[in-house]
Amino acid sequence: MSKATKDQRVLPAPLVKIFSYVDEHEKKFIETLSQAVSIKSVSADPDLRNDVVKMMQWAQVKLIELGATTELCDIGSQVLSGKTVPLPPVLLGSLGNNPKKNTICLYGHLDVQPADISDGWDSEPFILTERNSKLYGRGSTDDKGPVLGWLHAIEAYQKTGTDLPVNLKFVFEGMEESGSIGLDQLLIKKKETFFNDVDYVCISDSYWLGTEKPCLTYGLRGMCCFGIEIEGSSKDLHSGMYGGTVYEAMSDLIFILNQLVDLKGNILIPGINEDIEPLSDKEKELYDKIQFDVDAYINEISASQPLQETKQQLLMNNWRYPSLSIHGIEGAFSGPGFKTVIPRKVIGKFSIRLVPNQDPLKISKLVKDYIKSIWEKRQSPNKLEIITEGDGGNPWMTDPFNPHYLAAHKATESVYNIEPDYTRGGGSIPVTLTLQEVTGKNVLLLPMGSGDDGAHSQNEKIEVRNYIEGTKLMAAYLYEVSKIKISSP
Ligand SMILES: C[C@H](N)C(=O)N[C@@H](Cc1c[nH]cn1)C(=O)O
Ligand SMILES: [Zn+2]
Ligand SMILES: [Zn+2]
Repeated sequence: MSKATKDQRVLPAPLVKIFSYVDEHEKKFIETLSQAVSIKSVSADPDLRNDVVKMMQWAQVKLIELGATTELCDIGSQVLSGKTVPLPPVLLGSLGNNPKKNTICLYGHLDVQPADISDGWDSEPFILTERNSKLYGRGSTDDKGPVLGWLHAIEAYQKTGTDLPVNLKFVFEGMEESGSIGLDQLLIKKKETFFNDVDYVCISDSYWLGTEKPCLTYGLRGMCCFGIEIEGSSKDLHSGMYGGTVYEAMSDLIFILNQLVDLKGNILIPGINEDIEPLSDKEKELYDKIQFDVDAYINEISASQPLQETKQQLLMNNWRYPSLSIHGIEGAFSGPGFKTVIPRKVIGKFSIRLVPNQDPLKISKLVKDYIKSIWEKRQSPNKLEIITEGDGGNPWMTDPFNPHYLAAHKATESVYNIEPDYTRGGGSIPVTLTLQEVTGKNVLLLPMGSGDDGAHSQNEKIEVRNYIEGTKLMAAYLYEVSKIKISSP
């Protein structure tokens, strides 16, 4: 039996049951998200590394409960703030191995960005809090909510007695927010084993462009993270007793940071724009068709004004051109009031988002050479060190006109009764290109969250609608992708 949706689109019978199950279990699914959010799996903080490990173990139990075979893979250690810290294990899982079914690899991350109520949250970031049908909490949309969406979609198949129409492979990591260190090596090692029978890869870790229209994402920027460390003395100094007698590390740092990017966002590093793909007329037209409300976008974040005048220019700046952002200064005083010290050592942190054709290693070299040339001019006797995080993440883009994206398109229509927009994202998911390479198959980015979810920001949230309808979307995607006939090689 099938059921027609509002505008007479026919919903396949298995999905009718599954969608009802998801609606009936909304409370339980929110409770599970609340458990996940309560684990402080901040990958950037070496003191919280055990919580990331706990998070990975928690997810392993969830996969086992669904009947998956799992492995927590050790990927070694990293040096963080001068300390050697073990990396959290990568969770690999398999569910089903029917040769007649398509095999889909699902990727998600369970680590989160740092968060503290003192940053300006309206409720505790690690306590999931519902206000106006919105679920506030760190990781709610990035990326614990979407990971749980997959698990709940599978549960809905199983509990409604519906045969899961695909085999699944899971790759869940705990270092995505810190450059996915160690992941590529593991995946490359598993190319001929774990990944050998994968037909498609799907990642839910991007967002709608706006707040009402679902999207399919077909491009991401890459990323390189840098730290400029300047050391001036062995301890912080009283600025009255020592001011005027020493070369100050912070002034050196500001001198450098101020020469990275201009007011209009142009990156001042020579050669940085060399490899960017030229804009074709065909690509230019794409931006005209995208639904994107610039005023709503700017108002939502209370920004004074957009950096570019038109919707098209703004989208291009976010998707197809690199950008440089300065994130913070470690070692600098940032509390209320005045602490009148000269900091002994400061690390200025910035990143560059990369676009197709740009190579993180080449960009890294250009950045280091440029900083050294500025440092040369400064003639400061202080100590300079340039730090990089991992090897950086590659940009990624695919042609979305293929059966895999069409399956997701149909799934979106089944849930939202609307055709999705095809968008790119300004963010980075370093593993995307690696998964494409180790499987040799098409990768789809299927967003669950909305454009105003505030990933990485204060008051990160996912709307109950996106969490629940997004879970249905995942179930519908598994249904649609199972229908693709893949000819064996
Ligand atoms: C798009 C994805 N949800 C995400 O937030 N990715 C991060 C990846 C990152 C953070 N530090 C280093 N890599 C991002 O785009 O910032
Ligand atoms: Zn993130
Ligand atoms: Zn993410």
